[in-house]
Amino acid sequence: MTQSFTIRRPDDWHLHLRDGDMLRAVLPHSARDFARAIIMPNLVPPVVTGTQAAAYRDRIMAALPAGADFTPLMTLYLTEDTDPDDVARAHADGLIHAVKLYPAGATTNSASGVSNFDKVAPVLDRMAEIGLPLCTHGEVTDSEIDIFDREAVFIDRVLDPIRRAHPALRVIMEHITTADAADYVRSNDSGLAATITTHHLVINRNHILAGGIRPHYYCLPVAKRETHRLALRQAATSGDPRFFLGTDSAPHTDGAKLQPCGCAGCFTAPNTMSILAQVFEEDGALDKLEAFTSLNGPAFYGLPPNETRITLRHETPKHPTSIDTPDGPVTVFDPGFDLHWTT
Ligand SMILES: NC(=O)N[C@@H](CC(=O)O)C(=O)O
Ligand SMILES: [Zn+2]
Ligand SMILES: [Zn+2]
Repeated sequence: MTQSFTIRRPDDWHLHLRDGDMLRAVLPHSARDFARAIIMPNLVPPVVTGTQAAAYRDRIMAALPAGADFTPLMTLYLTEDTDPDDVARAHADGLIHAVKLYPAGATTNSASGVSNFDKVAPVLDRMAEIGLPLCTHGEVTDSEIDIFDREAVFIDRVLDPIRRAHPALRVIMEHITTADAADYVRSNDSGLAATITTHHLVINRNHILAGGIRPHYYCLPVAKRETHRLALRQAATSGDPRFFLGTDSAPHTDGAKLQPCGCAGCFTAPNTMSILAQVFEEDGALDKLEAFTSLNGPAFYGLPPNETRITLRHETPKHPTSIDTPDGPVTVFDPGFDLHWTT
């Protein structure tokens, strides 16, 4: 039995840090295990301009615990009014590493997202030209499309047309939840990748709905049936460089989750590495964990992998079940099994 192993320090290629008190409460949990993270821009109001992204980066740096070694990689929230020159400037300054597409209304704080994709064509052209990737929340929002089909329909109706119209644009499908998305990524040799979350490797839709409704397992895109979870496990543990970790750790207070209409999001920053080590171990793929958490992401983003390392020890971790914030407690994702790897 392996008692410990060491890998390059991981990065999180999809993270919600929020702002203010919540930022200060959750940031230490990411900074402990992760060296860098792609910071999602869906604040209220969203991070739309380079100036706003620089100010948000400063607030994140100011909230870091003393001695932490963590670099936020900023993104801009794509709107129909986004200025291609502003995007290009923020990229040239080394400030932003991606632009995020939210179809209008698809998820938490996405009201300013895109409805008319023709309007963003000039921005996408410029991004393709300068090599700046597009991150997508890949769900259509049409009310007549079943929520469990929204990712697959997005690929056909939105993503594939965008990629045909902008063949040089590099795209990351965020938080994929279906075999359809994994297959679509694998059907392309270059320019397309996907992030996979911790929770989508662990839960299927039964965990949310069978035997009582479990709001802490509700996130978007919503977890699908078991065959899809298994397809995600296969993709994540395969070592295929097109798949890498984006936790989508998305904290909401219990007060906001436990409502007649509760918020979407799972808070996985504290225990992600413990959970992933166990998932990869279970699938006989511990030797592929480093590729998923620490190598494939930087390679796609054109960044060097981290030089520092973390060691995982075979020992019961001491993760909190919830963290306190001035706005109320935030429940940590419960994988439903006892963890035995600790960082
Ligand atoms: N994943 C979620 O369920 N929620 C995210 C938004 C998102 O990533 O879609 C959030 O900001 O809360
Ligand atoms: Zn999303
Ligand atoms: Zn997210």
